[in-house]
Amino acid sequence: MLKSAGVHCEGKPHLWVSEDGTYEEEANKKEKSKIWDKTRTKLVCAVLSLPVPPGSENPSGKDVNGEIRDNLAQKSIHKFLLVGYDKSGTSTIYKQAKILYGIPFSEDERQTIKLLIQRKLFGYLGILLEGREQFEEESLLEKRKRCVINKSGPSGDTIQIDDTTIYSVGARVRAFSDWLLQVLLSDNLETIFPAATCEYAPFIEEMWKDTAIQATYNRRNELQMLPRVATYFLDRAVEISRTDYEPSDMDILYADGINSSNSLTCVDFSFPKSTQDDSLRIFRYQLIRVHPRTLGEHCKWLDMFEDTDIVLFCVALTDYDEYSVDRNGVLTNKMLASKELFESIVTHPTFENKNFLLILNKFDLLVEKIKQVPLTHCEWFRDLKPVVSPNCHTSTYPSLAQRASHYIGMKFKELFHSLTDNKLFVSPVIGLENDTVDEALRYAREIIMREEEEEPYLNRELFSTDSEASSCFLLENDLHV
Ligand SMILES: Nc1nc2c(ncn2[C@@H]2O[C@H](COP(=O)(O)OP(=O)(O)OP(=O)(O)O)[C@@H](O)[C@H]2O)c(=O)[nH]1
Ligand SMILES: [Mg+2]
Repeated sequence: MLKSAGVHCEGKPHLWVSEDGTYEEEANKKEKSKIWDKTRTKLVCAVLSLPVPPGSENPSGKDVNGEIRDNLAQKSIHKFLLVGYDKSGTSTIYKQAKILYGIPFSEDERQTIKLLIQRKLFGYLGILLEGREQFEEESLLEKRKRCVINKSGPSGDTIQIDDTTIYSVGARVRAFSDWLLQVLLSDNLETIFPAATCEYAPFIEEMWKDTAIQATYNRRNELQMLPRVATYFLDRAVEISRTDYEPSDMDILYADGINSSNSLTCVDFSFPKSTQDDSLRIFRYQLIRVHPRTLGEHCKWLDMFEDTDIVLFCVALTDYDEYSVDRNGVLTNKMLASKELFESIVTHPTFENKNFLLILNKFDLLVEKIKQVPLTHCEWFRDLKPVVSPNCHTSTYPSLAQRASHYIGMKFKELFHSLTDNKLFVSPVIGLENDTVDEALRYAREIIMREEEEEPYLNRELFSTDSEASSCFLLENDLHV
């Protein structure tokens, strides 16, 4: 072993190696140098990601940054593992990274996403058509009520009720609507694709022009089943439903998913050159996005990601009042489910002492939600104290959403600290906005670099794990906390 570290062992000398890596010959008791000082050791440790004892990074005080940078450059690739609970936004962040760092989507990915978008479009149209039926019924009922009131008036004449409303459609649109709703009801949407696009694209065009459909679309905010992102695609329903439709990068970003099976995806990239980080641009990174289902029960497949440099754990900030059915059929608060997944990954033996960056995603949606639903809706957040500050109305005072995001980050930090004794890094993100994703990924890089160089890179750390701080904290306008 000493030989491989570059120590001269001719004549089979008896060498003693101590904990800190210094070695000496038994016979002359003269301390030689540390094995950690040997270039070969440094190189092997960097390439194989082997742990190096603390304090050995700067034994001589010489140009350590340059040397470590060399070692880092030798290490082929730095790995970011991106994982989060269902719908937390991991695939959006993954796609955003590809767009940001100029990694084109392959023909296969484009084709898969095109079908995904078209299939979703039919789903959104189905929700719209269902809404149309409901609005038509309500409208008719209203009309009849008015007629009854009129009939009971003094004249007593019989009035012919006209059964049409602005939500009524002609026979062709009705037939298409009945067919689509039937397909959706029997969960057969998958089976009719991709043939459906060829056959039904002309119907979509006709239907989209229909005034009843447009009247329904104008009331889309009342359709709870219609996801927000639907508007983005429905606005271009005719173009998207055509067979020759080619999704743009933005369409791909907004599409729900990357591949049909939601399996593991990974991309190699490097950060584009910028004035501040000129020397870092040579490094290669790999972003691996994995869905928790792929990790199996109790995250048993996490072993496969042993060489991860940093885990990016993604949490949807809006999950605190949302529910999903877990694998045992029990309705669970999604924030608690996210917390549970976080605990499983953090405490997994393979990930002991790994760097973790918490990505607090969907900040834009939190801004709206927090005005309607308090964080205390989630039982984990019941200890949140109301904010009392004389400066609450000044423009520098953090918004409700910033404070809420900060509080959630702090809860995760406390949890992480209690489980590992280590510090959790946090970065709020809006997955659909590229600059925040870029910032988060660069932050992840800094954390790895800091780890290697032990430099005070992260002095913008503003979080306090002090629970007092939870009731009233200051945040910079900058989203990084
Ligand atoms: N408004 C808004 N929507 C977002 C944001 N991040 C993700 N979304 C949307 O949230 C939905 C879920 O995001 P995904 O990226 O598919 O989430 P996921 O982690 O891949 O979840 P799975 O689909 O379970 O694999 C998609 O419709 C996204 O467009 C965000 O920051 N803001
Ligand atoms: Mg997804």
